[in-house]
Amino acid sequence: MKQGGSDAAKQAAGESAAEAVEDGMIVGLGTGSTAAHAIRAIGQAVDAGLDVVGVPTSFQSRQLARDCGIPLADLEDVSVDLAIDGADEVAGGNLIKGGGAAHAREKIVDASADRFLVVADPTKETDVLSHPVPVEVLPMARSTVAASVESLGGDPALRRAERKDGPVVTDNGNLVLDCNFGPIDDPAALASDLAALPGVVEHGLFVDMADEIHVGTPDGVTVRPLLE
Ligand SMILES: O=C(CO)[C@H](O)[C@H](O)COP(=O)(O)O
Repeated sequence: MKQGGSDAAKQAAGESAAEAVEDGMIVGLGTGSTAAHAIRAIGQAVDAGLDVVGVPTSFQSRQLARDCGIPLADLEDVSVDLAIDGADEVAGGNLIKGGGAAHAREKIVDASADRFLVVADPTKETDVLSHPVPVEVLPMARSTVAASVESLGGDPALRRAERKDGPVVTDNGNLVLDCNFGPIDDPAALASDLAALPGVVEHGLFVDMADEIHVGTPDGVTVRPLLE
């Protein structure tokens, strides 16, 4: 995961996107340190009287939203007006997500939203996606998916936990293969190849899904459309 961005830049991006939240909205709450700033800003607005309901994309975003006093709902009971989420890499209208292993739920919530805003610091922007693509797999499919990723030209690595022995286990009870394909010339083609592999729950390529990006710096925020 690219982690070069400053927290001030992430905060500026998160707070900028949170300003798009309007009274009465159902809001998809992304995962990661940049989305967390948006959640905190929404929580402050709720304290000040804003009436919104959040749909979290992970255990982490659920806990933070609860701590911030944001009322929550499940996706089966509401439809999302606006989602705000971070990214590990952004090139044109395409993203790589899943640095927090939350990309399966993130994709479900973000894709369901009427509008999806990406929040990022400038280190996430690039011309061509080349970050390893996180692929969530059913545990029994780890080796078969790894072999298929190699046939697609990728180099899969099981994501290991930092504070425990063994692999990262997602909120859904699955494993993550970080698959390095080098520069990705055709993200849409790779996205469909990965999605077609038996045992793949979800991958972190988000192709043409986001409407707008808020790129923060300590000195200000650039907002621009991602979907034409
Ligand atoms: O996709 C994600 C989690 O699965 C995050 O949004 C992504 O990793 C960016 O995180 P951060 O804002 O901490 O850099």
